[in-house]
Amino acid sequence: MKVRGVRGAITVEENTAAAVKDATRELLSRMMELNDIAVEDICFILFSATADIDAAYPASAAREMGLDMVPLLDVGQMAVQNGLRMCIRILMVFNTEKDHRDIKHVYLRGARVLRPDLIYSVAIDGPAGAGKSTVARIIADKLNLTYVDTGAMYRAITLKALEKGASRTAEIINIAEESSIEIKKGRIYLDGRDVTEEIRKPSVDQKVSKVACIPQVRQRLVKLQRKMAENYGVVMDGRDIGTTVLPDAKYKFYLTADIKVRAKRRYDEMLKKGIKTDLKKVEEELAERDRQDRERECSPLTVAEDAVIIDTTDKTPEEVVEEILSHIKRREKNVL
Ligand SMILES: Nc1ncnc2c1ncn2[C@@H]1O[C@H](COP(=O)(O)OP(=O)(O)O)[C@@H](O)[C@H]1O
Ligand SMILES: Nc1ccn([C@H]2C[C@H](O)[C@@H](COP(=O)(O)OP(=O)(O)O)O2)c(=O)n1
Repeated sequence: MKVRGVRGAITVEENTAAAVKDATRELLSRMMELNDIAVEDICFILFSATADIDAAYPASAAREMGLDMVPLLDVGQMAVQNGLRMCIRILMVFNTEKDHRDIKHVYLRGARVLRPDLIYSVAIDGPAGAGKSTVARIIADKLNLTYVDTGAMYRAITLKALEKGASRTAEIINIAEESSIEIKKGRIYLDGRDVTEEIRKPSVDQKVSKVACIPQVRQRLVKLQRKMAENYGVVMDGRDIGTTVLPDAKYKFYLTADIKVRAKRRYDEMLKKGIKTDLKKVEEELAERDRQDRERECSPLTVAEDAVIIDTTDKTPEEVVEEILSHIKRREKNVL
C-alpha cells in the first residue's frame, strides 16, 4: 500500500467548543467516507485552526470519535492578510491503494472558497432516458465530485407514499416534510433504509411525475439538494437543476434524444432486470411523463439559457462523457 495525504477544511460560525467539535466531526467523517479510509489505515492527522478559534482543540473531537490510537496534533494556522477566518484545516495521512488523482479533498461550508478548482457544480438536465444518470455518474467520478441523482429523491418520496397508501396531496406533502433522504456512495436512503433498487419499480415510475408536480414537495427537496451542493462539489442531474436548483452552477448541460430511442433504452433496461413489458407501452408512458414534466407549473423541464445542449440519439455514453468533459476542460486545469 502507498502512503497518501488528504486535505480538508471547514469554517465555524462561532468560537464555542460545540461548534469546533461539530465541524471537526463533520469534516473528518466526510474525508474518511469519501476516500474509504478505515481507522487502522490512518498514519496521523494534523489539525490547524485560525487564531480566532480557541474554544477547543479540534483533535479532541477526533479522539471522541474513536481515533484515540491515531497520532493527532493541533497547530495554529499562520495568519495571512485577508485570509479566511474561523477556519479548521486537516491533513490526514493514510495507507491506500488509490492513485493520488483519486483522492477526494474536502472543503466544506465557507472553506469552499479555498479550492474553487476542486469544488464546483455541474448541472445535467433533460427528459427520461436521455442518458443523464449514466453520464453524470461517470463524470462525477472523473472530476472527483459527488453525484446527486435528484430523480431518485422524488422517487423515494413516491415509494413511501405508495407504501403508506397516501394519495391525497396533503399526505404526500407531509411525507416529504417528515422523511429523511440521504445519498451516500451512489445509494439512496429513505429514513435510513436503502431503497436504491425499490425506487426503480414500475409502480414508482407511473406515480413519480405526479408527486414531482406538488410545489411543496419540490420546495422541500430543492432545499435538500441545495444543501448538498453547498457542502461539496456535485454533478447533479434532474429536470430543473440548471434553471432552479443551481442556477449558478459553473457548468450546465441539457441532454436530449429522440423519444423512440429513449423508449428503447428504457425497454432494454427493463428486460435486463427481468421486467416483461411492451415497447409501445414504454414509449407511451415515457411520452406521458415528458408531458407532465414539461407542462407542470412549478419548475417545468426547460433548457437553461446558458446550458450546452447535447443530443444523445446517435451517441454512445462514452461519446457523451467525452463531449461534456471537453467543455469542462476548457476552464478547469485539474481535469485530465
Ligand atoms: N448515449 C447512450 N447510448 C445508448 N444507451 C444509453 C446512452 N445513455 C444511456 N443509455 C442507456 O439508456 C438507459 C437510460 O439511461 P439513464 O442514464 O438512466 O437516463 P436518464 O437518467 O436520463 O433517465 C440506461 O439503460 C443506459 O444504459
Ligand atoms: N430535479 C428533478 C428530478 C426528477 N424529477 C421528476 C421527473 C421524473 O418524472 C421523475 C423521476 O426522475 P428520474 O430522473 O429518476 O426519471 P428517469 O430515470 O429519467 O426516468 O422525477 C423532477 O421533477 N425534478
